[in-house]
Amino acid sequence: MTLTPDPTEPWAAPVATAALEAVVDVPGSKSLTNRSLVLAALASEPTQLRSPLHSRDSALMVEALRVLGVGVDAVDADGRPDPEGPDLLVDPAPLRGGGHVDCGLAGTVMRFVPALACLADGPVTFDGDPRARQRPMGPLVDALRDLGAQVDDDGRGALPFTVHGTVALPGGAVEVDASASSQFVSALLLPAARFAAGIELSVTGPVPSLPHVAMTVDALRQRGVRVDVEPGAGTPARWTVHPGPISGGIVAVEPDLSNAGPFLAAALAVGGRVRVPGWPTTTTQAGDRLRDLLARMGAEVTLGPEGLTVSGTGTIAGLDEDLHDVGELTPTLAALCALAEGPSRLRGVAHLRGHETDRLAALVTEINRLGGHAEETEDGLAISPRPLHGARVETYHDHRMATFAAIIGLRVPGVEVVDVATTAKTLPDFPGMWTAMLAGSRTPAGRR
Ligand SMILES: O=C(O)C1=C[C@@H](OP(=O)(O)O)[C@@H](O)[C@H](O)C1
Ligand SMILES: C=C(OP(=O)(O)O)C(=O)O
Repeated sequence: MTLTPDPTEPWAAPVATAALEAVVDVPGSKSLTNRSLVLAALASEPTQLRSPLHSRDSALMVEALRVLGVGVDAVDADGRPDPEGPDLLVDPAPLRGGGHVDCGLAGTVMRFVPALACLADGPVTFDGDPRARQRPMGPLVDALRDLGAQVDDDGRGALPFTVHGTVALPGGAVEVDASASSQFVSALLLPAARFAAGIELSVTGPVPSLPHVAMTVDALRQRGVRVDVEPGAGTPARWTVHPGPISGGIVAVEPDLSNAGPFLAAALAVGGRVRVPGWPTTTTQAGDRLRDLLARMGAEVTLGPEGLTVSGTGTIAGLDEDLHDVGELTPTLAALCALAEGPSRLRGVAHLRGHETDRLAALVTEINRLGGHAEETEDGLAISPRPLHGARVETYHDHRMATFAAIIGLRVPGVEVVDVATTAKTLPDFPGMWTAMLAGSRTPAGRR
């Protein structure tokens, strides 16, 4: 059993004393879990999610659906009620207004659920953590209004606001500027099969994290929804979702490949080998790009029936890469860059300034606090090699800043992580998983 760290005390990141030889079972994907929950709520029959994520972000989504009147219950693998069961059974119902949704700091909840609430039978209020009120929302709210929804906010185009659900939404052609977050596109596509005319969505600028939009399209198609994607200059120009029913049934959730990142990065930082079982052979998850990115930083990467195995020597090459498509991986890669032999440039990630914290500012501050040399560029980071030293690392309520610090702490004695419990946003027991990885013991990590 792992003891829950005292939230008032920083966590002493463990230093690795030997090459790694670990198998790490990573819990379900946040992005797949929360899309599956939303689509299950709109489906014409129940859905059983197999091995979804159980973490703060998924719990917020489950609670949001319950507020809207949808039944969500923990079940065992056979679908029988079991409060400790690994699966979730979603029983769709006509969406109910009158409630309040707490978005926490979950981008998927604050972007996906308001679009859903347009189909409720009354007003739904939304708010979240203090930082959630600063995360970009405006273009999505404008697009919902263009589609016929009534949204009352305080004029800032941000949380808190009220969506006045009217059971049905006309839908049709609409434009959105999704340069601040791909989640605006996903939010508009997910419920669109239930809009009277579906949606014809165009974007007015570049969209980051396009694999996440592909994931949304894939999730819709898997549930029988017709989606047409018209390519534009380097980015899809238009998505058309046709109106129609959404199917349910059994939906298996892949492990979270972005959350596998810190564990795989550990093999590079320390040397040795880390294997993540259940790595899909085809996937829309952005984390799959780790295979080529870690290889370019010096890892040997093998994908087979046993999962993904990453081996390293402890020597890391710098990285020069545009991460616009996979911005979510930036903090993990930045930790490796800070430990690398040569300089790195991480580009195309200006939108990270609107994530859980301003991640560009946070990474620069914390790398420099550890003795490194990092600078913010217009759209990313420049990191040069320097000998690092221990420090108390701030995490700014950002799960990926905590895992960033843990990677550096593997090699640098005296790294203390403030509020390591913030990792519970997407990983239920990160400190326990990390310790087990270092001990070489395999635990059913993070599963409940
Ligand atoms: O749709 C999703 O599940 C996500 C989309 C991406 O958001 P942005 O496009 O805002 O970066 C990603 O970074 C986030 O972690 C999850
Ligand atoms: C940006 C992230 O989360 P969110 O879904 O809250 O946007 C993330 O997990 O890196």
